[in-house]
Amino acid sequence: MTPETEPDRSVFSQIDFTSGAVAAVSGGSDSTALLLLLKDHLDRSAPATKLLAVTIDHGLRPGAAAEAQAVARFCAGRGIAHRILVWSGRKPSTGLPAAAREARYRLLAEAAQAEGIGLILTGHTADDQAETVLMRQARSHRARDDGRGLAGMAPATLYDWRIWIARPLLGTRRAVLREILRRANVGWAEDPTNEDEAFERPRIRAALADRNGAQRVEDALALAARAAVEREQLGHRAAALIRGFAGRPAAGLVRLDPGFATAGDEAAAVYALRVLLATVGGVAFLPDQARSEALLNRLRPGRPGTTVFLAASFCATLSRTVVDARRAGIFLRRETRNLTPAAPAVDNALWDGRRRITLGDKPGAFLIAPLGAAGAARQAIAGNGTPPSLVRAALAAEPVLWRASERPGECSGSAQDGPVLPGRAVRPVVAPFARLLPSFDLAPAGTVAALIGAPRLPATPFAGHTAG
Ligand SMILES: Nc1ncnc2c1ncn2[C@@H]1O[C@H](COP(=O)(O)OP(=O)(O)OP(=O)(O)O)[C@@H](O)[C@H]1O
Repeated sequence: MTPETEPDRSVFSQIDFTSGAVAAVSGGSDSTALLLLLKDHLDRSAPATKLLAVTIDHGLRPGAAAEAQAVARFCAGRGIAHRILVWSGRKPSTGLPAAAREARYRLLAEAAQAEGIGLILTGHTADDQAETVLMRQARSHRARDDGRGLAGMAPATLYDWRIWIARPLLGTRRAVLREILRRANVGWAEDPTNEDEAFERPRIRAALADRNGAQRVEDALALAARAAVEREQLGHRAAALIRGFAGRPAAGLVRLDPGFATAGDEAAAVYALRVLLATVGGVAFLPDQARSEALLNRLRPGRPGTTVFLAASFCATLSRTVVDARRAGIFLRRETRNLTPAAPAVDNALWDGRRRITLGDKPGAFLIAPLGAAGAARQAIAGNGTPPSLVRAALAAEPVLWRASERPGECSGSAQDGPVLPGRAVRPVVAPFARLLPSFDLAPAGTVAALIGAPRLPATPFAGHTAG
């Protein structure tokens, strides 16, 4: 696309706006253009849509408050509802950009939820995408990782398993957006940190501004498109393996049929294993690629193709997950080391990275802790062919909720799978995707959710697409 061309207006027509939209508008050129184009699209196609523009004042630059006010004036002039939210939390001395981003998404999601809106739009552009891919390419070479990051930013990301963040301008160059703003006589703010070459992104941005820049951007976008297709395909193959070979014989216990390690292609099996390990262990990131490959190799039967029995039994730990491989199958459970001690249960918080707590109208009145070995020993175990010692080991790491006024022995109920008491629940989450789920990874996320009894994925924001 050349800078003179208009962006493809179908970018908005693909999106389902029935639950309204929050536009994340910093006041820079990209998000101001996003708002202008979005308002134009909605006025023409769905004028009753609830639209809220939100500006986050991170309180990090002297000009930030004035920029937020400028967005407020822009919105007032066009009849768009607008809110400024201030990041008032403690600012860390290291990792400030990441903390600011985390706070920004949290505040945007809270604003959307308060209005009953399930969709946030950001103004990320093709330039942002190219920069992201080039940065990840450099890192990927250094770390020799799995290369999934080369897919760049996803067209949509599910935040907290409940609100979609869509990036409709990901295929549009910044120059196109600026031209639109100039023609519409709309100004924008320049963020000086975008020019500060002490940071990696501005350095890449500056490098892309030279004469070969356009070609390098095109190449990076083409690489991202290919990597996105590969990543989605890998996800589908991993999901098929999980559907075919994984079961959940008891709460907190996943069983893989020994044929898992030889049934599909190696890449899919490694990826499926990594997602399961992170989920069972309650870890937000996937375990190391090389260590996961080595583990998969140990899980392979002695003579490939002739038997589905393991050559030898063994136990290994990766991603806080104990992998117990024996004749009866390959069992994954949360290791009992470093479990969270008893603590007050906080509504909507994640417990041990594995469970989301819902307390309904009674926050503060409950404690939560792992059941523990003694508690697990008292539980009756259904004889479904799974070694009872394994079921008990998994149960010991499962959470139990009890009223603060009771003693643990008198707990209100075990919080293994679903509602414990009306309005209260401790539900499993797919840990590596619980906070951010890029749309590339819908297939494995949805499949693992079904396996462990996590809530279903909400429908994607793209009309006609359903979540995996
Ligand atoms: N202060 C802000 N208020 C509202 N939205 C913002 C703010 N800053 C950024 N955004 C949204 O995020 C988009 C990307 O912004 P930018 O590239 O500056 O941030 P980033 O840190 O790279 O973003 P991300 O963390 O989402 O990758 C903007 O187009 C806008 O939609």
